[in-house]
Amino acid sequence: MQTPAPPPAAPPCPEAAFPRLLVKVCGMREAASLAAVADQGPDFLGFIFAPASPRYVGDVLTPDLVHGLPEHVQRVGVFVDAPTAQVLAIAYRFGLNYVQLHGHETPAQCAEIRAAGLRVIKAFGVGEGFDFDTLGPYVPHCDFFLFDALGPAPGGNGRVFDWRVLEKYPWPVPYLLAGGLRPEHAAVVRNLQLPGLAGIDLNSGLETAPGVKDPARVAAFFDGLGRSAAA
Ligand SMILES: O=C(O)c1ccccc1N[C@@H]1O[C@H](COP(=O)(O)O)[C@@H](O)[C@H]1O
Repeated sequence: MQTPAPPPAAPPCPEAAFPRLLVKVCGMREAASLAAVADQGPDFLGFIFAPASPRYVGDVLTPDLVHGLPEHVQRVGVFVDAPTAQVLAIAYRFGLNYVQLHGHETPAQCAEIRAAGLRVIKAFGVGEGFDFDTLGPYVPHCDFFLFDALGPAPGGNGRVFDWRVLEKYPWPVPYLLAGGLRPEHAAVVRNLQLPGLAGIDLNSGLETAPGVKDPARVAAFFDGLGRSAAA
């Protein structure tokens, strides 16, 4: 099948827009861990609002913790097949800037959420032979895509996929690379040259237990990227 031309409403291509690789740390919950990770200077912090996840925020994350984050940190709520009304209610309550849709959400739902004033990251599980044409209808309605490995759970599987699939990425929407990234990957990731790559998403690879980030592993990743808090 021929790759369709990108629609004109798409955001600009990321290479020029982002001077350095963006870093999102996801699955945050406890106040102490949140503060320690925020100190490392991530660009995005992610909170899982999918009840089936072992990183579900539950009652542990309170809105004031999110509202109290440094202004420059983008706050991302992660949802899996949640109704738009629920997504928006949570997003407004917690002061989220971005919504990461990690299930089977449609382009229409992405558009609806964006029209309500939120930025949208649409996640896709990538396997061998991933068909980039399927992203076309999402292009006008997303600020970022996120590419994750396929696995038994919608996300947080700790699996790395073959990033070479992304060499053929054809769209102008920037994306975050996710899936099992660990401190050992930092040196490789910082030099990755892939079309459209804007940033990375770190999650289970920094944990001692689901939702509990190990400050040493977080610091090791940022060091490996040349972004240590002290630098
Ligand atoms: O982390 C979870 O439990 C989770 C649950 C439901 C949807 C998304 C989830 N996490 C996202 O999964 C990817 C990859 O995580 P990992 O590095 O493989 O652990 C990441 O984008 C998280 O935001």
